[in-house]
Amino acid sequence: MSSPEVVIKKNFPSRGNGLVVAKDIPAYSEILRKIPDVSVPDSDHRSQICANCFLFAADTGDRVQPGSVVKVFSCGKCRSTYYCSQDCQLQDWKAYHKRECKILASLAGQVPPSPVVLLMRILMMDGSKRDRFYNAMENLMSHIDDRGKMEDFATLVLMSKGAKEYSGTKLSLDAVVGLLCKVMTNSASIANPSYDTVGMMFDPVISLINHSCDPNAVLVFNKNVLLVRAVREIKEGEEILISYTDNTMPMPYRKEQLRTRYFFDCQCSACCPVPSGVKPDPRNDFACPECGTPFQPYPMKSHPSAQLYNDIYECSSCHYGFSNAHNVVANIEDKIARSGLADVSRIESDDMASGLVSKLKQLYKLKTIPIHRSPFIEVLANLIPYYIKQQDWSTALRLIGIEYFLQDEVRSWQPEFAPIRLAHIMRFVVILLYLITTGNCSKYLEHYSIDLRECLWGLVTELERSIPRTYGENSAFEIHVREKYKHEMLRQMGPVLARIHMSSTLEQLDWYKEMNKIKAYAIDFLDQP
Ligand SMILES: C[S@@+](CC[C@H](N)C(=O)[O-])C[C@H]1O[C@@H](n2cnc3c(N)ncnc32)[C@H](O)[C@@H]1O
Repeated sequence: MSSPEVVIKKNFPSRGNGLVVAKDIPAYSEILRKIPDVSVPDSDHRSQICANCFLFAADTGDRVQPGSVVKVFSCGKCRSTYYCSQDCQLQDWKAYHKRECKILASLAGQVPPSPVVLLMRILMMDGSKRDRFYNAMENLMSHIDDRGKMEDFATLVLMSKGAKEYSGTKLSLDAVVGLLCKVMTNSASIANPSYDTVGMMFDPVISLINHSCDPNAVLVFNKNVLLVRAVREIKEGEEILISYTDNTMPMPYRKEQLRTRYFFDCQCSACCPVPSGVKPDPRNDFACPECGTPFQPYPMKSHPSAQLYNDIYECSSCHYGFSNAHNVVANIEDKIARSGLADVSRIESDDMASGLVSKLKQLYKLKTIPIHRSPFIEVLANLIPYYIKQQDWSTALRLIGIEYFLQDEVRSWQPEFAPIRLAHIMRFVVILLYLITTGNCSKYLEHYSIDLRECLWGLVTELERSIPRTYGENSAFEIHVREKYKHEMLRQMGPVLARIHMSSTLEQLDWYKEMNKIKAYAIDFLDQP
């Protein structure tokens, strides 16, 4: 552990071991930093990122990895592992690759799934390192009994057989299955600042951190260095809690994911009844189909408002009566499924994209499902890169505006410096800079008379203020924004800067006036037929 004095392992009867802090940790500061013990690139991204430092090779509009304008080259032998420099190649060779290279070469490009490659790296560690590692893994949860009851257990056994055979380990198949179950329970995704998942990591210390849907800490990566950072003040003796799921989702979805992937029933503060007088959690809102007033259809049985569960629910504003809140939710979810929004992970044609846009508009007009929750979040997350790729800048800008103003801002349980919010702002910045440079899109924007340069200035300032709190000072992300975007922006915006005092804070600038015009541009789009 890099800072043994900062965190202490503690056993909690309800959730096993966890990590508590040994001193007060101020909000937005670093708790731990560590290069994870074992990490591998995602199978889909192997040829795009450096397997040692995780720099991303692509730097296109929709996928911006700050500090990433790098070229990667493949290992000359296996041809399936990529590096950004000879230094990185040498480091990875010594740490892991020399033992796996021949195996990957023999597979001629058919690289096994990342959990298998990660497990092989563990099984093929050198003697004493391996013993120490097995020791550290000893008490981690595997949930092997729960996994044994799952439909896909046969796949896990098959993956374990692969890892056993390729690595040549003398461990029994049962022991390898046990290790794979530990890897599945305790590994975490590696995400770059664009919030693309680019790899998978396993580290026996970091994996002690338990879950909350209302976390006090977040994991972020500065290249290949994992940072555990406080998203609010954590008092001495308090447990560090991160979110294992997309915690912008409503409670039932989160609970389902936690049950099926991590085998526990979440009882965190965000999953418990809201005491009266406390602002309800906006993640769980639906809206009255008559007047649009939000209501929460997911009370716990023990909650005083449990009558929502079985009884008639009356809208507090227009008094529209629902026969049964459960049915209302079921109907809405059925509507989502039938409207074709259920699976939006791959948008393959203009027809599919425009179909999704029109469903999105329909659902927006229904007002039953607020735009800051599922399925809008996934729909936008998939439509935006599609329109960027198609170079349809006006639609891309409008969708980005919807994400920035109608989703992120309402998702108020997320701190303003949440990594996903920064990824969205970054994308906004890239698009605005492109539009300013090329003049594209101006005919659409004329009517709104938006000063894109002022918007850009405000967004970059917002980014500059938030990155040090999220990723830390002098992180690769911060340096990239400062050196590339700020520099480029200053070049583009000379005349505007003459009007804007460099020292002004965001609050003093009236950039938000201009931003509100983009908001109107986005909302008009949703209102169009
Ligand atoms: C990555 S491990 C965390 C460390 C784990 N507590 C241990 O002792 O090894 C994930 C597992 O911890 C347990 N866990 C984590 N957060 C929890 C929570 N909020 N409530 C109950 N169990 C939790 C679950 O069993 C989950 O599968």
